[in-house]
Amino acid sequence: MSFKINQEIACCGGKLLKLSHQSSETKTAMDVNIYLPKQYYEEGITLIPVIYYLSGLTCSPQNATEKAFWQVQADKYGFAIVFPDTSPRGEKVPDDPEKGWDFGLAAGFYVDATQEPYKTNYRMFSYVHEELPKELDSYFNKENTKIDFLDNVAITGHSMGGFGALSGYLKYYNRYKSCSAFAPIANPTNVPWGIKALSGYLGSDKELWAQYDPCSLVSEVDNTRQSTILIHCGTKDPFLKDQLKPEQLQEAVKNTSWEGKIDLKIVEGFDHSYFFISTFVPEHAEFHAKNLGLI
Ligand SMILES: N[C@@H](CCC(=O)N[C@@H](CSC=O)C(=O)NCC(=O)O)C(=O)O
Repeated sequence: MSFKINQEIACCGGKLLKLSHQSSETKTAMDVNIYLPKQYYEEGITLIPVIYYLSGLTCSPQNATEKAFWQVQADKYGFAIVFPDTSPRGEKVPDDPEKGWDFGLAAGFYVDATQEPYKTNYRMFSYVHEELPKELDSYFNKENTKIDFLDNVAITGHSMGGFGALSGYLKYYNRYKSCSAFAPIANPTNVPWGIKALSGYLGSDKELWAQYDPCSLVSEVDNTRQSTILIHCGTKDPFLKDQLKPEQLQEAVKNTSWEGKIDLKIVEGFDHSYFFISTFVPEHAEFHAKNLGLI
């Protein structure tokens, strides 16, 4: 399958491409944005690393593309950034029967559903971590390899996407060089958003839920590289106490190889919005640039 370029937009020193493609995982067309930094267009540049940014509930690829300001940082350090969608979409894709915004369309939770009627399309875990990187690699690196979509890669995300980044990173510890998160749902098996999504997509088997929960994964994945995970949360985030629970992750890492490796920064006065995210994107960009060997 190939990508269709819907829009190519000059942005900062590089280009923003708005793409779509047919996914064999979700069995739908999927939108994805990618920012190619100025270094992509320069001669003699070595392989460009990639950061995957997973967005939160209600988002499409456009929210972060327009409001997080990753592009400036991508040019500064020389990485590309990929903004996948948050769920399959389309008339035939089942949505939340309650019509909530925390499940179904734009709320795929980056898991592979096992339950009817979701299991055919809601395969966001395999889509984001398997299909999409491989498809991007074969599309962009046809003639010569300029962008490293598969090996020199990092992952980050916001809220539901922060959860997706943490669980994907821990399950693919040998793939992602680094992980960070903005206001992640850190303990989804223990909060209303997570319980609704995991029971809807995965059914009642809590062992299956735990296979995606960062608070369980940290005791299963050996942090052999002694990597640090960077997390920011705002004190005025209305979801901090009931939905995000970053303190549960701090608790879960005790006596594991991740103890002391969660760099959790609770920042005074910030909320859950893209004003918060864009404020701390430069710090996350520098963190990933170091881990990707760019500085
Ligand atoms: N229903 C509200 C609020 C939804 C919201 O806050 N969504 C966040 C992610 S929440 C966790 O995953 C978000 O990123 N919204 C998009 C944005 O551009 O701010 C609403 O629909 O606004």
